[in-house]
Amino acid sequence: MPAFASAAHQPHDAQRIELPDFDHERVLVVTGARSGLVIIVAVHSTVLGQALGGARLWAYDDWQDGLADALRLSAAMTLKNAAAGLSRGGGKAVIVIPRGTTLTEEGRSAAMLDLGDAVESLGGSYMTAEDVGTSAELMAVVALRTAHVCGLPPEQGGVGEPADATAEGVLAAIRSTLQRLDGTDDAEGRHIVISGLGNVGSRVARALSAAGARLTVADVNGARRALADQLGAAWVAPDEALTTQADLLVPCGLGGVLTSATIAGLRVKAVVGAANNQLADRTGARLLAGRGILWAPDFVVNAGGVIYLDAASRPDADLDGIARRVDGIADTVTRVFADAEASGITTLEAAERLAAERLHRPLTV
Ligand SMILES: NC(=O)c1ccc[n+]([C@@H]2O[C@H](COP(=O)([O-])OP(=O)(O)OC[C@H]3O[C@@H](n4cnc5c(N)ncnc54)[C@H](O)[C@@H]3O)[C@@H](O)[C@H]2O)c1
Repeated sequence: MPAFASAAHQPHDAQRIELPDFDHERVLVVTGARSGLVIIVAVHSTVLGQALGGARLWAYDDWQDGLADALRLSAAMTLKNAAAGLSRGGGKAVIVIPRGTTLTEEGRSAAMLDLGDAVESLGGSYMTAEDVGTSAELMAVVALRTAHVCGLPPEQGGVGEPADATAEGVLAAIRSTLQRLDGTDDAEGRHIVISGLGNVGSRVARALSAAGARLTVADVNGARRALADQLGAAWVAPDEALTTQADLLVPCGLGGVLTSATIAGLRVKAVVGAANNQLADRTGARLLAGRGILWAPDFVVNAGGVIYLDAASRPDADLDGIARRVDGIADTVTRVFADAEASGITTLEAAERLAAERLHRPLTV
């Protein structure tokens, strides 16, 4: 008897769920035979090649919230992979943990085996990888059921987790943003707020601290305060991070952080960070521009991980070449800023246009 089946199918409040537009090639929703958890695999596009995107293991009030997340995140992966110049489409997997449930080690492994079966059933249209709540070690469990998985631990013949490359890409984007703001990309003496000190945020924080930036940091997990103390960074509550006066806000937690209310309260010159889907909705891009706050689109900024996973998983992997491509995120961000200004459009529209050029789709702007 699956352990979580009844909890995963709680009745939902139809008012609460906002499903994004559906223009996906294929979406699979299954109840895992071993775990009883709802597993969603959204293949948004394979126009440029096999869809690539991580698998998120996260708590939701309702499985349909997980579905909404998978639909949004997979569409963002199409844009990300296209804008990064990869021959990859966009996809994402979400494994729904019913809120309030604690997953045991066995439950986690069962969920990964179920995910492997779901991915395998798609016949190679989607390749999975780690994301929030999963890890390189868990990808090795997925690999017991499908070959369409990357980012296994190096000791198991994999390329490891992508957080180093993601953080390098975020740092490259921060340099471009500082350059655009003040004509120099030097972080020394800049006041930078980082919200979320996980795999990516902690790496970005260490690097910016080493570069002489003044840091204010926040995380919903109080245990992360130890890193703040170690780096001599000011520690604030997550809400306060969004109203702190500084040069940059670097969101490295979860998505949806930029709502009309939080945008109204921002006191920074620019927002540039790793978190996926930072805008609660796309009107946020215009609100940010209206307030004179420069926003570096998340799917351009955080592409370092997927660039690494795509290139490092190939037999002819060239690590120097990968590092150069990750560093190239700086040029892409610079181009997005310039295109937005030249065309009088938002940075979101400019980044989408860049991706659309590769996807050969009609331009959205
Ligand atoms: N890991 C990667 O290579 C990668 C690649 C691309 C995008 N991203 C995105 O970057 C973000 C961070 O990824 P990660 O791998 O570091 O995840 P992670 O789970 O290791 O870290 C996220 C951190 O954010 C904190 N957090 C969650 N909600 C928060 C909030 N409201 N305010 C402040 N802190 C909050 C968590 O406690 C955690 O410490 C995610 O949105 C992820 O999707 C990550």
